[in-house]
Amino acid sequence: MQIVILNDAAAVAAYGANIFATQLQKKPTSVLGLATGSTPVALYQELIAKNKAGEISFSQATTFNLDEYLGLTGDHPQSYRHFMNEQLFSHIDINKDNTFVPPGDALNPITACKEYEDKIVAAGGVDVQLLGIGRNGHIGFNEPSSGLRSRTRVKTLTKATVDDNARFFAADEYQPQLSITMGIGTILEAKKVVLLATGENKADAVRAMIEGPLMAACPASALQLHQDAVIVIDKAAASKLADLEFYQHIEAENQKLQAHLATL
Ligand SMILES: N[C@@H]1[C@@H](O)[C@H](O)[C@@H](COP(=O)(O)O)O[C@@H]1O
Repeated sequence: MQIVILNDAAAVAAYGANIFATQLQKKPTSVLGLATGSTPVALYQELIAKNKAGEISFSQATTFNLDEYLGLTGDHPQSYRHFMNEQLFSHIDINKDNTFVPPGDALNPITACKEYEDKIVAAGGVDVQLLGIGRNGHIGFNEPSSGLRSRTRVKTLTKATVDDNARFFAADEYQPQLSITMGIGTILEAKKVVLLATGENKADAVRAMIEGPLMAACPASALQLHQDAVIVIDKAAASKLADLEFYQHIEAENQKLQAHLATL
């Protein structure tokens, strides 16, 4: 894992956006894995600004989102499809036909999960996958106890996740308790993964992900198995790491190495 600890949420968003921008500049036909939640919003704003400034183009890119609520159509205001349209897709030069979100309104969700996996494979696999993390260590909607090699499937949400996400729903509004999510095995097949976490309320999950054992009780700990996982966090989210100074030291050395390599 590469662990990047930055001062605040704005720096985390800028760092994450640069990874995606560099990827698009290097490979305009990139397949990007995207995420919802409040954490990626600032990163999406950075990408929109870079797109409007002509620094990057999404015109040849394809995107796959991690997850969707089961039981919501794409035009429902709380659906992740709607979120992505509002927060990113409607503001950039992407062809919406090349943006994929698991179908929350699928008549047969089991078949739909298999089809989603097939589409990712047909697109050549995900080049860079963006992730947030739940307070209980979930990635996508892979809740604790998720199989570490799981594939895209229907998952029941924990009460903690339903409660955390209740803020997006009106008090009397129907809130789904089920989801379709890429599996942990699916996520681990992305060539690169970038996980963003900010704020003290993520500090326990961040510690379990980085320093805890590899275990289904903390789904994000599976990233310890990935060859190219970048964890970008602010100081508050890093505040419970036992070896915080060591990670800062490694990253400082890494920056020196990168600066040297750039001169070759
Ligand atoms: N399914 C999403 C996750 O992909 C996201 O990482 C998590 C954290 O969201 P936030 O960034 O708002 O804390 O929320 C939801 O449960």
